[in-house]
Amino acid sequence: MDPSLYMQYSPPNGLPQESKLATYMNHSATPPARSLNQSLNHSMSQLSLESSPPAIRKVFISEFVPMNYFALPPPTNLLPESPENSPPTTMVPVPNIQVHQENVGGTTYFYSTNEALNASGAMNSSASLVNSDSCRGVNPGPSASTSYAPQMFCSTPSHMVPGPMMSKPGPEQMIGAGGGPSPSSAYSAMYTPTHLGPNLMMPKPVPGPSTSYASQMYCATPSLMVPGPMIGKPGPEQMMGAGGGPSPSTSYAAQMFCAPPTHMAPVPMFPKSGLAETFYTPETIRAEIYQRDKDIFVMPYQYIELPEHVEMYTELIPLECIGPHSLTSSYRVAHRQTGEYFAMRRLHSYASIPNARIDLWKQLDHPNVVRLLECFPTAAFGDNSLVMVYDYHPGCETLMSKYIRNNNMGNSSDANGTLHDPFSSDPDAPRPYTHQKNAMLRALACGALLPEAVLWSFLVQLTAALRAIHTAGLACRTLDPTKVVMNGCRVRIAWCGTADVMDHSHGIDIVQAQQEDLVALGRLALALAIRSIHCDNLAASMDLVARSYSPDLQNLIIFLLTKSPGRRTVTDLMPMIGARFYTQVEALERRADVFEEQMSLEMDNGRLLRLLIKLAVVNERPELNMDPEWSETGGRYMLKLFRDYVFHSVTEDGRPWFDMSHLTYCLNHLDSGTNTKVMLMSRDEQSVFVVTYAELKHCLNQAVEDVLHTAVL
Ligand SMILES: Nc1ncnc2c1ncn2[C@@H]1O[C@H](COP(=O)(O)OP(=O)(O)OP(=O)(O)O)[C@@H](O)[C@H]1O
Repeated sequence: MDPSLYMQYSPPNGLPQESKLATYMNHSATPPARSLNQSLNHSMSQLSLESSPPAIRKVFISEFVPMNYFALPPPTNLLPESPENSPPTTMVPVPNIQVHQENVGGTTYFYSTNEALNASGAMNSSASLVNSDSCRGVNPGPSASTSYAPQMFCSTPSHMVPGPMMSKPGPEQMIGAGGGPSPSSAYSAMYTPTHLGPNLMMPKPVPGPSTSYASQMYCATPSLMVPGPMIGKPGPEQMMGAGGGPSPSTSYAAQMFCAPPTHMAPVPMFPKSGLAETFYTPETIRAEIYQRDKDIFVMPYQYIELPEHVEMYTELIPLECIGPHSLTSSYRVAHRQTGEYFAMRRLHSYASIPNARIDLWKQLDHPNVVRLLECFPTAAFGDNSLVMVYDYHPGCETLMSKYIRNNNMGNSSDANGTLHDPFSSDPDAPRPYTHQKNAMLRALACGALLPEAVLWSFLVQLTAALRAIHTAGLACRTLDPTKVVMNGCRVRIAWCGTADVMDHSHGIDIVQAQQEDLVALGRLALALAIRSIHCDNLAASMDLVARSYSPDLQNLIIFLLTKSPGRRTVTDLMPMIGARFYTQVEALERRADVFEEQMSLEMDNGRLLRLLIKLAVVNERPELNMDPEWSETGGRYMLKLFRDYVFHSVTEDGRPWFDMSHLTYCLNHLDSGTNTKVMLMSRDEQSVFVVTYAELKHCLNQAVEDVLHTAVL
């Protein structure tokens, strides 16, 4: 590396030969064989990392340009909203400092001619914080440490005095939420320069729901740490590569990534308020995602009564909460080669050969239909079962269990969710209508009914599914609340094709079956509206619907339930759905917007994670190529000091100083390789280096390249 890249400060009486700086200088004597860009590109391609996006805009947003920094002109293109653009009134003007500059053998040395400041500008330790006065360029008071150029002092990045708490999250939020600020976000822009006093030091995180939430996430449940089967164990490049997120096939990585889902139950998800909310994944999205993770990352458990493998599938976990019955059972299974999860439906003792309609089901791919992947007979269960394999959608619940069985309105189900026979001869059994009506009226009174918009959303999605099924020449034939699953806002018809497999008569009347699908949809809509499956007394049930829902919904339900001699199609429903269809489309688009926004935030987090991994790989590596001094020399030494500067800062009284603004500011600048300068001090406090982030980035990439060169990949 070209030593002239660094602007160094050296004590006037020369470098002590034993100092780290001298070691560094010796190691840095040879110029790099390649240009910075070449090396960078090369090392990045070696790493198979997703290139960090050019962060020009980010730099402009977040870059803090000190008032008096080696006479660099302030950038003219700061965005108007950048707080750096408008110096606050509290900012104290920095004294005009005389700088003497000298180039010796390609190294530029800077000396301050301002004796007063020279004598007093001091730090307590290599990574100590300057106090607010020093940040303002005011005499920071006497110190035993070496003096150094006040302009360096003034150039001490503004993070030394943190901005108001409002503008940045507490550490627990940062660590726990996973939703870090984007370098281009207001967060980095809000990074407040030197004008804020020490009294605005970051307050201690207030213990609360977010704290416990974060700590639970942080301390991964040990059981989750135990790597699963090594199916799909990611290589290093996968781990460090783009996205870096868990995937079903990377169970190993996923367990490391996965926060223990246990926190979801006991800790209520209080939304963060104010600005913090804008930096993090909204609680609803997080809850939804963790719910799915909880489902995915449940530790495989070998059920002794279940076979270890069913053809290419393993890790069978029963899906039914009530317990399998004699006809069918369902499992979550993992593919033995890819590690991907699937939902398996076993039809007990069915040796029938799948008919042609099953092939049609396999071709059906619709967002509201759970896709059938394959269907085969097997003896793995000790009988002649027929097995149907579907896409697995984590965190699914049936409409039955979500909205009907758990309606808390005195429905005719017991604690186990078993539905009572409404026509039971037991005199104590609930009477179908009177009981239902009373329950419904109670629900009306306490607002336990589903909002109409939710019902329309279900209807739009299910009619879309039926439309696709009927267009494919098929009929669903199992449309009821126990066969419609839901996760997030999405409903899907599950276990499609099972009726076709179980039906031995090959000559079913498809048109008739499709008409029955429409009736089944009407019954499902009515059941959801009154939150009960006991709706045989149509007049009474519709009377209840009329009390709470619009005439449009009533008309649609009546249309669906009324059998007509003519053939009706799903398209006939469109005029009744009308503009509500657009409402649904708009809601989905809004949701997609939120996810895209969150994804961009998480991409930035991934970017910073990759950077941290690189730093960690290099920093204090005990040896490389039998060289125990490797990490203590050359650019690696700079990186070590940089690591101290970023992560090990302490306050004047020696307490750790933890400021997420500082961390993200530095990492973003490092990732962008900006020309912003940073002052690093050796641990013995004898040497001070002023380097640009571009140089540090170059050092980092070169060091990682060195490691990768000899690494076993
Ligand atoms: N494709 C899928 N992905 C993930 N989970 C699913 C999928 N399909 C169904 N499930 C879940 O599997 C569980 C069991 O479904 P299943 O239909 O077997 O339940 P059931 O009420 O016992 O029905 P049955 O009495 O017909 O067996 C349900 O909680 C459902 O949410």
